[in-house]
This record gives sequence, structure tokens and C-alpha cells, in this order.
Amino acid sequence: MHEKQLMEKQLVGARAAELVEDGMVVGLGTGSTAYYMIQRLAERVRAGLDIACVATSRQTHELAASLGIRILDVNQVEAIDLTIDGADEIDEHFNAIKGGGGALLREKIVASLSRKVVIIADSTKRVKQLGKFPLPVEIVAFAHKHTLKKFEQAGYPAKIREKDGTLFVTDGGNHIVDLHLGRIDDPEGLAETIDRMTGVVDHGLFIDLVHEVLLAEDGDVRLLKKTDGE
Ligand SMILES: O=C(CO)[C@H](O)[C@H](O)COP(=O)(O)O
Repeated sequence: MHEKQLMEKQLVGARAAELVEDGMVVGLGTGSTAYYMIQRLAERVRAGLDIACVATSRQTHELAASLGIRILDVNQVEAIDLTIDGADEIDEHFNAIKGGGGALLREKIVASLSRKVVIIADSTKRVKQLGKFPLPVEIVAFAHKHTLKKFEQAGYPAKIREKDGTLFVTDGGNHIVDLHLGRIDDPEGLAETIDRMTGVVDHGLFIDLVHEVLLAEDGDVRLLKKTDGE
């Protein structure tokens, strides 16, 4: 990772933690940008901020709990006031690709339960068109080779994700297929097509789930709102 990108992640992560208010139920995202948000949030909790959080991955749960942040099971909360999460790509319509870290399913569930979703992004994440970043799709382990083949037969260059020489396993016990599409002309249509495929649990296309983007750019942070026509 370039130094500039790292600094932007730190900057935007720390700034995002300031969006959290006393009494909120907060959804904590996953990834390196979320890491910096959680670090700053923990400082605020130690200084007296009273919040409860739900985590989008085991990794985030462990990190936040180790820093003294109160984590609830998602079934214990009625709703989530604010979720702050990273993204692999975010376009002008606030559609995103997520799941680079393999947490897309819980991330999408938590986002769908949230009153407000804010994506925290370094400047490399903002794109005109989605698709350069491989689109992660979570598939069940059963018959995964056949599901992979179906993606290829449908014309989507697909690669099953591996980690340390074995298949990557998500928090839900599933596998991930990364679709190397290059560009996605119709995110909504693609999302519907993938949703219909047997063996698919969910995919990393986040359509109409994001309300705001906190974007690091030129050494500063800008809050973009969907109502701005973004
Ligand atoms: O979707 C995610 C994990 O599943 C992450 O939010 C996404 O990969 C961005 O990660 P990072 O902040 O490390 O660039």
C-alpha cells in the first residue's frame, strides 16, 4: 500500500469516528480503513462516549471488544443508527463493490438494517464505473466447483479465492468467487442475475444501500451526500 493511501485511510477513519453520537447503536465495518475508525472510536469510548455496536465480521468483533467497545449480537438490537464501513470501489451513484476482505454478507446484512450507512474511502476507491476491482460473490461450499463453472459459462471470468494455499472460508462457512469483469455497465442488472444463481449466498454489489461517503482527497476529507446528486 502506498504511503498516501495509508495516510488517507487513517485520516478518513479517524474523522468518521466523529460522526458517532452518544446513545447510538453503531455498525462497525471491516477492513483497514474501518480499523482506524474503530481505533478512534475506542478512544472516544474511553473518554465517556456511551454507545453499543454490532460488528460486520469476527475480525472486527475481536478488535473492537479488545479495545473496550461494547459489542452486541445483531439480534439484540432493534435497529442500527449508523454504520460506518469501507469499500473497494464506490461510484457516482453511491453504488459500491465490497467484500475484498471477505465480509460482504455480514456487511450487507448490517447495512440493510441501518438507518444511515456511511462509506469511508481513500481517494483510490472513488470510480466512474464499477468493475475494475474483482466482484466478490459468496457461494455455499457444497458443489462450489460447479457453481464456479456456471459463472464461467455465463461469461464471467471467475476465480475461487484462496488463502494460505486452501480455499478462503468466510465467517458464514462459505467460499468466495471473485469475478474479474473489468467494467460493470449495469450494476442493478448484474446484481439481479447473480442473485438468481443457485449456490450463491450474496454478492458484493451494494446498490442503494449507501447514504453518504466520507472521502479522503487532496489531504482533506469531504462528506458527500446522496442528495447532492452524487
Ligand atoms: O468490504 C470490505 C471487507 O469485506 C472492506 O470494507 C473493503 O475491502 C475495503 O477494505 P479497506 O478499507 O482495507 O481498503
